[in-house]
Amino acid sequence: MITLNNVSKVYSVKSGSITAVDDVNLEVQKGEIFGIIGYSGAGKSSLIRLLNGLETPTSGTIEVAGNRIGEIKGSKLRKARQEISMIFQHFNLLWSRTVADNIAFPLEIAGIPASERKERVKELVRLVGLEGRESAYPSQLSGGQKQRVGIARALANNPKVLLCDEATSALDPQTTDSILELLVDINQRLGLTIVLITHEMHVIRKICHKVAVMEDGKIVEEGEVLNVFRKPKAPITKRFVQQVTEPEETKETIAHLIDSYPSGRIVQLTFVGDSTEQPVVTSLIKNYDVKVNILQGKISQTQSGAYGALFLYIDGEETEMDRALQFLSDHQVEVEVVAHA
Ligand SMILES: Nc1ncnc2c1ncn2[C@@H]1O[C@H](COP(=O)(O)OP(=O)(O)OP(=O)(O)O)[C@@H](O)[C@H]1O
Repeated sequence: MITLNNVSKVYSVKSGSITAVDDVNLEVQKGEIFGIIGYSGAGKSSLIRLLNGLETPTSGTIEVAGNRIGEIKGSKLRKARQEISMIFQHFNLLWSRTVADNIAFPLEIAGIPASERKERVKELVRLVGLEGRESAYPSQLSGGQKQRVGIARALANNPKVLLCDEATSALDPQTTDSILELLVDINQRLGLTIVLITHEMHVIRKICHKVAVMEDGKIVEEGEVLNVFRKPKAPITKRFVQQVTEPEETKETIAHLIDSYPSGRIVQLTFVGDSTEQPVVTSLIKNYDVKVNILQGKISQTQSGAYGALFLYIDGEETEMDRALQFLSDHQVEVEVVAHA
């Protein structure tokens, strides 16, 4: 659905030039929820603006829903933009128009007759759960409701791709979750391809199938969300993954517990997908001559299954501990010894 080949975007500024997007290659499949995560200044906004033709690439090619973005102009670009819709952090609603008229706006531009527009607006209002609020003005709505209007408006002309620019960053955690659930619902119901940019790993964990991590204009890591969670490679990815699994200090604090034991090891186990459902710790205790003490554990859900981290204290003969840890690795559990007495 989306293909980027060697795409760069260089801005000319007084002091020289800034490479905001640096030789990016990317492939997004139809029906996928694809997240791009990075800190401020990584180049996410520039990248997303390239996808809907608001910026043209300095080099490279971009294809979205069969359109060669960056090469088409005028009416062709306007037509392509109907297939590539966008929602924004600050909603970008028309404040003097009601909910219904905001949603109808792109239909008016597309020249849809009034009676058809009315029907379509009704459908969209239902889809995003805004029944009863059709005549309200944006200033009378909560943040979550405003974003629902933004989503309905973005879906009005049946786009093939929905781009989300930090769509939940201005919302509180509970409202964020309800908007993310709405995006998943739309993705499943309409088969819509969604590309979102964010600086919050929570958003990636909650709804994305795939993730790309951006730093200094480059994609430094990419893959299925669960795989990236299981084995983050780049240091920046590790920091993002820690945002949702354990605070950075947890490992250190737990490692210190080893001081209270005369022997043994503290290990961190990382479970992904099916391995979270297997009783591996029970098997470990039953089949190996080791003592096990559970120190801390946490399981989070992602779109493609569960992800969990468990800290254990384990003690016994060195060779028996090695065998026990090998057993865990053989059952698709990542094992890291964080402290050794
Ligand atoms: N129109 C522009 N002209 C000049 N420089 C720009 C322009 N747009 C972005 N930049 C620069 O390009 C780099 C990447 O910015 P971009 O906004 O794409 O990053 P971002 O990851 O979206 O960050 P943020 O979340 O803060 O917007 C930054 O150094 C920024 O200052």
